[in-house]
Amino acid sequence: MTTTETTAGTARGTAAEAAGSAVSFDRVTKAYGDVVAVDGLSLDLYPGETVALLGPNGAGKSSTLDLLLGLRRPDSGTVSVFGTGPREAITAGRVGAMLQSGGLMDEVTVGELVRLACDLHPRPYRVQDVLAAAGIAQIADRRVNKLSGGQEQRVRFALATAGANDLIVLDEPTTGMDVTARQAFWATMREQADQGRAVLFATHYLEEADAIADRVLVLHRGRLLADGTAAEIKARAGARKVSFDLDELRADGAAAVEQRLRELPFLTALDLSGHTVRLQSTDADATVYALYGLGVHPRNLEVAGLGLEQAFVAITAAEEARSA
Ligand SMILES: Nc1ncnc2c1ncn2[C@@H]1O[C@H](COP(=O)(O)OP(=O)(O)OP(=O)(O)O)[C@@H](O)[C@H]1O
Repeated sequence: MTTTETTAGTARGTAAEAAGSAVSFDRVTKAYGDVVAVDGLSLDLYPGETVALLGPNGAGKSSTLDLLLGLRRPDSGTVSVFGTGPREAITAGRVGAMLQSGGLMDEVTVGELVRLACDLHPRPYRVQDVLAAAGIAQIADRRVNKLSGGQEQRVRFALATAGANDLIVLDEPTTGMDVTARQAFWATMREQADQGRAVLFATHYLEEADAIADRVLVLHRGRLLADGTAAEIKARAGARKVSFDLDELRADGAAAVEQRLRELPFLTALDLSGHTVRLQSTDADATVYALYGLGVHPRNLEVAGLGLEQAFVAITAAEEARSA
């Protein structure tokens, strides 16, 4: 069975929730032939939230964003954006999007393209402000087909923020950006959220989700596997990592010691590198107790919680095992 954990007491439980949802999916399903890309998905996003959408390849992230933007229609269920259909919300200029796919018009300059986006937006910002916010003012005269990958991403970002949107949807927005561009990008997004906008981004960079998102959604096979803050998702994974050095792995009988390590209780992963042991356990106390019971002498023992990336792997692997 798939379980979805929701949280109480986070930002959306209070003022944001009272403001009404920015996005609401109600039992939305979308299949392509036999492939069910989105499977009965229900979720609400609220103004002022920055939400990361995570999931392994093929989990349904892009399909979810397509449904949200009205680029595809659900087979069943409803998608509403600010209480209307996605297309109405987009026509009203309430939604900005930065998608992976879709080429940019390349015979024009960066400045001309951004001006066009501003001209088309019902509530546009000034072109020079949009260029500055996206960090592309200095390349405004450059032709779009002469840009590097990271610069192209910045232009896409400018197009998504050409006007006063209430919801910004980003599909893997920082792919190809260097560290400085990423930091500037997220600082701008943070400002947008602080001004009450909802920001939803799909990403494979879990450290970004951890650092940036107020809320993390984990999709798996088109279903919501987890929904909470990064801290809650990590706690949900329930595992700890344990590391230590073991001189016995350098001595005679190392193979036997290694075998006994593999048999430790509650172990979910074991990695040996020289005499350094790194393991993951769903009950670190019990595993460490059993470790000492082996009569070995671990040094430099450390027990720590999982990072979001490891938690994500643990949660999705557990679901794979359950549904296998
Ligand atoms: N146009 C399409 N026709 C047929 N199958 C599709 C189509 N688009 C997506 N799919 C399938 O639907 C499932 C979900 O795909 P989707 O692109 O939404 O996942 P994703 O989470 O965005 O993946 P990734 O991380 O690889 O971008 C996958 O199995 C994919 O192969």
